[in-house]
Amino acid sequence: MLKIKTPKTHKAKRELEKRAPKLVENAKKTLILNGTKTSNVLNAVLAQIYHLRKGLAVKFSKKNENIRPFESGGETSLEFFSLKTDCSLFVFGSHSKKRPNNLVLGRMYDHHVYDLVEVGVENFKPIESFKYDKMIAPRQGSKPFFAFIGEGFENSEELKHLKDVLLDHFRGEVVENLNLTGIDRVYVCTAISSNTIFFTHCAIRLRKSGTSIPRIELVEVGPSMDLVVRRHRLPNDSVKKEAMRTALTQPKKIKNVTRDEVKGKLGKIYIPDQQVGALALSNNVKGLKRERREAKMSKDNKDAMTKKRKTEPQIETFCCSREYDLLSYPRMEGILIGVSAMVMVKPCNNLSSMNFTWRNSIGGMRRFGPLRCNKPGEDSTDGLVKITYSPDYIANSIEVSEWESGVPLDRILENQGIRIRRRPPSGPSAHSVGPFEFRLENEGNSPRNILEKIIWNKDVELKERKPLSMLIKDLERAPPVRDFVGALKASYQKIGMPALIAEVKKASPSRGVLREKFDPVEIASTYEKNGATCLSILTDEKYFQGSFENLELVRRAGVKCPLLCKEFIIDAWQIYYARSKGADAILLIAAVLPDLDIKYMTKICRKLGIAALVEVHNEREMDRVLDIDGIQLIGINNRDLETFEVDILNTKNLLEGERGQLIHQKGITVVGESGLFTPKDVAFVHDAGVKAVLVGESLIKKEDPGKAIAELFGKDISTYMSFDEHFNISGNV
Ligand SMILES: O=P(O)(O)OC[C@@H](O)[C@@H](O)c1c[nH]c2ccccc12
Repeated sequence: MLKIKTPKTHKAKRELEKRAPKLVENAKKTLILNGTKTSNVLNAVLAQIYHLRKGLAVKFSKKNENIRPFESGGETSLEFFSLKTDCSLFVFGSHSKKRPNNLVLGRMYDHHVYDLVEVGVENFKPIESFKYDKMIAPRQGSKPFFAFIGEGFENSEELKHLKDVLLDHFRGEVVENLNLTGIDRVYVCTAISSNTIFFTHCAIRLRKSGTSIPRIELVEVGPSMDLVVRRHRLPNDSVKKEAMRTALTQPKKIKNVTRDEVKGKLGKIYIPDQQVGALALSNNVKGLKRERREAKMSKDNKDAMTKKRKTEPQIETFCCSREYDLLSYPRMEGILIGVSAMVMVKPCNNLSSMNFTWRNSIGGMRRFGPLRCNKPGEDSTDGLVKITYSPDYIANSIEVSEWESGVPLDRILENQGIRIRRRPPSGPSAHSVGPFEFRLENEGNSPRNILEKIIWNKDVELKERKPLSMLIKDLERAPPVRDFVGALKASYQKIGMPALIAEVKKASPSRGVLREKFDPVEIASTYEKNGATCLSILTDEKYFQGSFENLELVRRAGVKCPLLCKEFIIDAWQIYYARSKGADAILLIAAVLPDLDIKYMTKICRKLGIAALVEVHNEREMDRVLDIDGIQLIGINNRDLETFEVDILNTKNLLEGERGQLIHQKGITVVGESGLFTPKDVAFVHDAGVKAVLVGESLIKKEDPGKAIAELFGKDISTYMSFDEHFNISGNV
């Protein structure tokens, strides 16, 4: 190994500097050496190459045993010598039977062999055999011409390579300017065959021509020889790339620095216009007391915060197509649907779509998001309403459905066999004039059944809802979610009978008031004590005399069962609301909601971590729901919500055959709902395949609804259950 030495003397230092890499390298030097065996011809060739390269060559006269180019390990000493002598070219001569008069011409890069061309020398004629003419003796510092004659230098790989190597070997120093009289020699290389060239060295003789341009004559001065390429090795690509890298020859221009005879080196710096009076002092002003400095910093932070808040106004959530008066809502959200350039906005009744201008198409995809609308003229650049996309959206399901499918809602519902109309066909059902409310009843706009009536009423109720932005804040304060489905499954495993979801229900449209003395918390606790796994709390006020307050009360009273919010959900907003009141599960009724709504709403449930009980009543609804991915819980309602007819055979019918198999395969838990009064009924639906039952009337009507559970199941199931133990459900917020 070579040690890296730091020079100790000035001479050594200069020597090392000479060898160090430079922007413009010095002329390449050639190392000339031979192997163990040589021949007279070879000796002469090497001597003459040395002569031609005079000043730029180092010649070793001793035999070198270890040099075998092309062979692995045979190039190490070559590389070592190259480093020692600072030669980047070498000519190695050897002579053997197999390769007589052999020359290997090679180049080094970074003192490692870069490439090799091996030639055999034939028909060698030394300098001495040519006539010596003093007149054409080379001048000091003269530069040679190169003439490569023959197509071989274009076509043959070997000759192309040889040409490259010869140029490097004989070109001498690279200069920027040439004095033409300094060109007095020509190396003429003629391709004789695809691997052989005739190499000769000529002098240029200028003869009188009678004009100002002399006649040029070439006089062979020798040596000359035929070179037959035997082997060659090209550099590998990465080394080649590295070796070919060129540095910028122009040193970087130094800007703004000048030299002055008197003042010496002068520098210029640029300072932009300074308004010294307006400059703010930093918070860390030296000399300011620490307390004052800190007080100043915290004040600045606060200011920045309030400024930020001002730019993010509270936003009213709504959908444009609802009957809101946009002008009375300076800032609102709506739904924006569209294909990049073609964003569609459904405006409010007061404004036509012409009054809108929109920004932010949503990535060329048909997607929806809320809109923020400002009043015309209000911080709007072009005097029109400004609508911007906002990522925290909740969409109204009707508009989403229509926009997504491009089909009016009525048609969507019809296509999916949904008979419930989401809204009266001719505008809102109720009109208000001052304190009075009146309804124009006619065949078209009066509800056809109780379910439709409830749904239309929901639409009216929902107009009173609070903005989503406020609701989202309530969500943070909501009690933690309990695993509704997990509890049902665990319970079924434990008792081997359907898990009970006991319903806290005061009245129903079909049965009227079910229980006069109604204390939701008391009922809920007794249900829990007597073995209910989960509870269902009715929240619809008008038809079931329930409330969200009941849900909240039960949840905060220490009841540990997971809670189902029994509500008629028609808008995603209600799901957020239910969660904010402590719901662990919500009900989605397939008779009311088209597929897209169910998908969208179950997605929201997943986002909130709560369960969705998707309720079906007939085959059509069951098939639709089974087609939707990610459904975990299906309820089969034995009661027809349009006619109130109850038939527990319905559960059996819907679970028979392929449907039952698919449900099993998908790992869906089925809940048997409504009309269950006796242990026989429970056993019947259990046999049909349900793993949970939802029971209201038969329990709530009894004096002691808790005790009624044992009667319904034919045995006391309370002993099986202990929530803390089995479900590891702890705490109650
Ligand atoms: O009264 P029952 O038979 O115990 O039914 C309870 C429950 O199934 C029923 O209240 C119900 C099922 N699906 C609904 C949808 C809305 C309102 C109520 C329900």
